[in-house]
Amino acid sequence: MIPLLHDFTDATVLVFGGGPVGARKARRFAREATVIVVSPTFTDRDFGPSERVRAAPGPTEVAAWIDRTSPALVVAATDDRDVNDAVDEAARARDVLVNRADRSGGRDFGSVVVPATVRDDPVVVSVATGGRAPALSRYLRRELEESISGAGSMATFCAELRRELKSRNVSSSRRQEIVTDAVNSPAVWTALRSGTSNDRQVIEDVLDEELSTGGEST
Ligand SMILES: C[C@@]1(CC(=O)O)C2=NC(=C\c3[nH]c(c(CCC(=O)O)c3CC(=O)O)Cc3[nH]c(c(CC(=O)O)c3CCC(=O)O)/C=C3\N/C(=C\2)[C@@H](CCC(=O)O)[C@]3(C)CC(=O)O)/[C@H]1CCC(=O)O
Ligand SMILES: NC(=O)c1ccc[n+]([C@@H]2O[C@H](COP(=O)([O-])OP(=O)(O)OC[C@H]3O[C@@H](n4cnc5c(N)ncnc54)[C@H](O)[C@@H]3O)[C@@H](O)[C@H]2O)c1
Repeated sequence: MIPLLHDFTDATVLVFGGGPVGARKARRFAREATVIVVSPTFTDRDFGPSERVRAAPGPTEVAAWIDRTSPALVVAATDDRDVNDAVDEAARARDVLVNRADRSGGRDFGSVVVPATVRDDPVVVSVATGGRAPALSRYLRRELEESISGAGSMATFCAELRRELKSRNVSSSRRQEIVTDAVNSPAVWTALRSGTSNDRQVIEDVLDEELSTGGEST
């Protein structure tokens, strides 16, 4: 399987199953999408800003829910294998992406896995284990939370630095060198992480050093 990033803005995600797994998926997708959760019961969990619909569609009824809500993605997170099978089949017959919470292997085209994800916006890191060990995905996600701290600030900083270099007509190859040097600079990481200097000051420091040490400026 090959990871891709998918923009769910303005899309609908339809979740079948209101247990802890359905709730986790609902929270995940509600960051961007309109989420509808269909289930006869909702355990005392946080579903984020999702719409909850109390119903228990049988295998022959799930397709009508997909037709009615036109989702970009359907999540099968019920504890009923026949219902999950029917959701899977109906979604794929309509070219709608499907995520099955109850199956790791034997996936067909259009079947997607939800990886463990760490964010330090705009940076995002995801982990999957080929379905072998979701608990390991979760463990690694927690480890990564610490190690990527500051990456979001670094990404924003690099975008500003690149804009500044472009406005000074610095050549693209030199821009690449300077941005790469900044990403690899412990001093820049420390400055961004500590928050003691603002981005503008750090950019000035980088430019002083890079453009005064023999770098071509055009
Ligand atoms: C990462 C995460 C994202 C999320 O779901 O949001 C996720 N599972 C998480 C947790 C978790 N899941 C399970 C445990 C118990 C410990 C264990 O068994 O390991 C724990 C740990 C816990 O809950 O602490 C059990 C489990 N999971 C699946 C099955 C079915 C099977 O394997 O056949 C079973 C057995 C059910 C049973 O025994 O009946 C299936 C899938 N779970 C996946 C993702 C996909 C593969 C990802 C990968 O390749 O690693 C896949 C294939 C489908 C999918 O759901 O997309 C999320 C961590 C979120 C976080 O904290 O960051
Ligand atoms: N992906 C994962 O991380 C992961 C982790 C644990 C378990 N699982 C699998 O995912 C499934 C769901 O996990 P859970 O812990 O949330 O289970 P759960 O049993 O707590 O919840 C299942 C939910 O599905 C609902 N449901 C039953 N029939 C339905 C129907 N016809 N239509 C809509 N909803 C219906 C139930 O009312 C309940 O709210 C499990 O059966 C297991 O196979 C996946």
